[in-house]
Amino acid sequence: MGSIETPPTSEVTIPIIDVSGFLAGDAKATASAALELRNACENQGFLQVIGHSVPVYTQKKFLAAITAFFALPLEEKEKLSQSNSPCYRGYERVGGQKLDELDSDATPDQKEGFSVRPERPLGKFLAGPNQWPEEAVLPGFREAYMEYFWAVHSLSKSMFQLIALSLSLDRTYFDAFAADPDGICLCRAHHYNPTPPDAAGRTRGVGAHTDFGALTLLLQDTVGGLEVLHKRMGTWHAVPPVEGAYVCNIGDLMQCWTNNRYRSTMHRVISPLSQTDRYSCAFFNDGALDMMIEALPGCVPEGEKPAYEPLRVEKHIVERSSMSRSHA
Ligand SMILES: O=C(O)CCC(=O)C(=O)O
Ligand SMILES: [Fe+2]
Repeated sequence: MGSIETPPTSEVTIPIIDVSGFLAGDAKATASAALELRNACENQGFLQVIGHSVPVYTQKKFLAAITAFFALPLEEKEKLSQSNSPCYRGYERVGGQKLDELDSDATPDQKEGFSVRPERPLGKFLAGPNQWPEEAVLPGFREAYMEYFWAVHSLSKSMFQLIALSLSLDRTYFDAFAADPDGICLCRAHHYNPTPPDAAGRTRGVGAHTDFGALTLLLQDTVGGLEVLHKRMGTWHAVPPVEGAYVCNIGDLMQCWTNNRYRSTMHRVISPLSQTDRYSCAFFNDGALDMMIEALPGCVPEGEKPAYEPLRVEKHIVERSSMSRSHA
């Protein structure tokens, strides 16, 4: 063999899956969406979801709110710095995170972020209050953010049901994991500045990483820059923006749960992207802290042992959070 083969396009094309029929309860549409999802998760580990339940006006209001937030003076944003928060919530300045797992010399991530989690009493890991700008500073910001948060949270629960069906499990198999009120959910908005020419090709919007949780739903604007790694080829491939769609990807926890059947794929955001600012928002539903993750029924071939020891969600998240200083 020796020579590098050209990958079949299906391996690098990110499928776009319409989930409207599934959400409406149509049996035939559900079966075909589950099959498409299974193919995507077994191959690219990435797909784009359209026909979903998050209203366009909720997305637009949210994007307008985060654009206004990131346009605030740095001193105003720093008042909400994540370093003030015992539970990893609030503002993270440009360079505050470095997710690159491939290149230890990579520049820190050239994005700023704002992280919100469910409001819970302090106590359990990552539980506690969010940090918000004063209403007089940014009227309606908190309301637009939380409206968006719960809309995507609801979509994530539906996507877990579709994942269950795609694995021939009962539809509700992941419900207790995905809907736990103390579950680990994070909604992190990002702003990427346009990159000056001298930094071209040297900086990363977000360094190469896998998401360490279970499921990510990412809303990106139309600027572009998100790329996934084709593991065997070692080549990077764009995830072309589809306005209003959710880029949906499997994280390490789900890869472990499915005994490597569903893939947690390396991805990054390159910069420069264009002369324009870019905005995106990642929603991570990483489930219930107490849950034990063990190879799912049907994911371990006859006569083989599971690839991973049983894993408690909290232990995994604690270990991975301390490695990247934040969530990816
Ligand atoms: O902003 C993006 O497009 C991707 C962000 C990302 O990969 C992450 O937050 O884990
Ligand atoms: Fe990511």
